[in-house]
Amino acid sequence: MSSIVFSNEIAPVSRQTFFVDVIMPVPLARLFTYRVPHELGDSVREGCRVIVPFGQRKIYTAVVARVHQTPPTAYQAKYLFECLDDAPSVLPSQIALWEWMASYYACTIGEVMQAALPAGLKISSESRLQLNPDFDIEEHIETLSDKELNLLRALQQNESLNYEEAAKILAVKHIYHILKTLIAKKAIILFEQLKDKYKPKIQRFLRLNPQFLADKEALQSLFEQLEKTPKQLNVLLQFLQLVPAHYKPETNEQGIAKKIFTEKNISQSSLQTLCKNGVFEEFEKQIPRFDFSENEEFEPITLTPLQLQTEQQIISHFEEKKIVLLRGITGSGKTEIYINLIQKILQNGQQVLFMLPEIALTAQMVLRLRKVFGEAMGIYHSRFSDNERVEVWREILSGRCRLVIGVRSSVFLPFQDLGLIIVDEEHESSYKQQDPAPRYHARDVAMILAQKQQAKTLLGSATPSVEAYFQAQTGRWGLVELLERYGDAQLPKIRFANMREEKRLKTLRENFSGTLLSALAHMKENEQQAILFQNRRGYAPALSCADCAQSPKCPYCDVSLTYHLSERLLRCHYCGHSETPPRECPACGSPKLQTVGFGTEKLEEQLLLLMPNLRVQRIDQDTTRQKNSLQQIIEDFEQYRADVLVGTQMVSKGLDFERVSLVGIFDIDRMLNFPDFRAHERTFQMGVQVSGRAGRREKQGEVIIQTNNPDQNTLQQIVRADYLAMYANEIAERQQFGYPPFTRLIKCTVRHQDNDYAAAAAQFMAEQLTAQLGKTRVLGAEPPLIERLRNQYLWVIMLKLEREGINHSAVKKYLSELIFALKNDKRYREADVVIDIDPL
Ligand SMILES: Nc1ncnc2c1ncn2[C@@H]1O[C@H](COP(=O)(O)OP(=O)(O)OP(=O)(O)O)[C@@H](O)[C@H]1O
Ligand SMILES: [Zn+2]
Repeated sequence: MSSIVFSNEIAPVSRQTFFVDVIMPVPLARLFTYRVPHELGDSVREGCRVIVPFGQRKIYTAVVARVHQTPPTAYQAKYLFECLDDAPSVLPSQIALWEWMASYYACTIGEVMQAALPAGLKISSESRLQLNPDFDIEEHIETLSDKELNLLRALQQNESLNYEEAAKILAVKHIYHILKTLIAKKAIILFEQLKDKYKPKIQRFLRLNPQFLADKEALQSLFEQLEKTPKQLNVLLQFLQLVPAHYKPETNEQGIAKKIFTEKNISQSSLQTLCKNGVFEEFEKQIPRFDFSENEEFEPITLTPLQLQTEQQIISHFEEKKIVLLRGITGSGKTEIYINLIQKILQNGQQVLFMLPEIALTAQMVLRLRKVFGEAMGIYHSRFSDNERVEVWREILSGRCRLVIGVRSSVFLPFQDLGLIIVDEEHESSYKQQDPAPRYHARDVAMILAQKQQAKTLLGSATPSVEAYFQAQTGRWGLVELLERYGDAQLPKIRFANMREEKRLKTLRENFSGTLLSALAHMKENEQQAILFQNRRGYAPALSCADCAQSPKCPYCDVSLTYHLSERLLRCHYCGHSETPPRECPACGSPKLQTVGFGTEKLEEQLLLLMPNLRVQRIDQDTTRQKNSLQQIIEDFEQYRADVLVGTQMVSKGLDFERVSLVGIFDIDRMLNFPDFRAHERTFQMGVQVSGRAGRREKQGEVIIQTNNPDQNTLQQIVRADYLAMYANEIAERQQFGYPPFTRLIKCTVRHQDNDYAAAAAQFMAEQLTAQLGKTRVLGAEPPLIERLRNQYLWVIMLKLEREGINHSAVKKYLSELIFALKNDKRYREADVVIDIDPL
């Protein structure tokens, strides 16, 4: 290392050499040590992002966990390349949370970091760059180096470049320092995928045509001219009240947002005429995503006495307890109570995180909150681009933004002074990340985050998870219940369509019961709207041969392929594989291939044929792939441009439509019979939540559930909206069979493309685990319901651990040692092992 000797020779004075231990975005369980170049010595601090070389040719953005002066003994530390931050981007409290997650969820801290940092904060060999649409190259040309300019010119030609392409264009090996300065100059944007492009927020503005401000006479004559049209004159006067252009011309340059102006009580047609005649000019302006000025315009909602009392109960529970569960039935006004609580915390100067499951965070909710909190509220959502997310991150870090509504990944934001976290629809399984690691439950992480910041957590749901209700009922958490709907709204009336009976009486039409069809006709007559729920997308879950009963299967997964009519494709919903449907049965050659079962697409088609006068819209993953299509469909439905909304679980929660008087639920028996200990709980939650979309205003709504077994216990509980009965059943069963909340589960999945190989490795693990933990705590190894996924055979071992009296972290540690042993055993080393803590 001659360079080091060289630098020592120049500076013989006692110059200290710093090292950093960094978190790398790789699934390796340790920190890596790099040497800090002398010129960066002072700037590199804990929480700063640094660019480091890794392996042969890779570079990554890593986060500094520790700065010290001890060189590693096992290897020669490489120099880090660059420090991206002047001030830390990541707080020590965040790193502490990452560490907690890595140990609790048995994954690496690098994996947690990968999930935590928005891609826009990371430069890596995989990054792509794009020109910032707001950056004017010519305007800044003086300040750009030749290399910077070259790269920007290249980006003008190409919509985006990846790191290697950019390096090639500049003919240099590493371009991170160029990227760093260009990012600082806001000239480029980094992102990971093409679809995530950054869109600035644009608004239309109005201003007075400057010609009328040239001198006093000009404005005077405009007034005279408009005297004949008092409405237009009034618009001008109103404008000048808001924008005093006549004595402060600079205010006219700024103009006023057209949206704000038109919300005033002014004549729209007069305004239009004035624009057409050139009195007003319209122009577009990019506006900052955040606006922290006071939002004076909102109309406060007054809580009802019962809601107020509920809020008071929550507050007084918080005096003793860190966590409170609010069970409030659908339409009871939970959201209004949240809003009130949020305001109180914000007035206190603290930060608030309001979490919603992915699908509930719709434009409807955002609009509702915007009305109260204005532009000072950050939104953290997977439908937003990376750069929008980076903006939220930065504003939170600076402390300016104090309220975020977000989905599960918002627990990773750099809060410094949280007062309250609200987890709405606490029972929702989309709070749990399935793949990749960290397989975390955002509700549970939120509670840890709150604890670390001495904040409170409020969990809310109309149908709390059995686990949460147990904690509240046994007094560990506070419990508050709100069991009346707001206003005169009543819970809907729920009826069954007995499918077996209707089949006998021949009143079924396709997949629709006569009961539901006549309710739909009635709904249409009364100019109401309906929501139909079927938790299966596509046209039909399988094709089947009428002669030999074989179904086309996914070549990679042990599942039937779903038929999608509009695309004329068979698709695997697990791995994404698609193929054109065969003309004849691949097994016996018969041409009689029929569809079996039904998805949302088929329901939509049947309904259009059965009741052609209905306007039908569909919401599922297939119709909402584009960024704004979900919002568009919801808006259309809100504006009564459709009568019926057919959809998957995406229609089941959070939506609030005034006209919906009817809800139909299909195929509920399949959900009930799903082989999982949570099947009844989930069916109850779904049934009550979907039903909750009906009759949210004065008139009582109606729900029709199609089933073969109207007497079934859980279905009866749905009809009575009897949460406590469902809970009593479930909790008794969980206790008897040793399921959560009485135990904690750990699911180990062993995967390999050869079934015997996977089975042997899983068997080996199961034996070792049984030897350690005893027979009763280890279930399996056995193949899961779907035995093969993405060309890999799966074997599952489930660990059931009592909550008390067993050292959970010791078990997790043993598990990782066992996996390590497996990886070093030539009989098993090729098997993959996936650990899922608290699986859902
Ligand atoms: N105090 C109030 N004053 C005026 N409107 C209210 C009040 N409380 C609730 N509402 C209205 O009643 C409707 C239902 O309330 P909200 O959406 O808050 O209920 P929720 O408990 O969150 O329901 P869900 O669990 O079904 O999402 C909303 O349209 C809401 O604006
Ligand atoms: Zn597949």
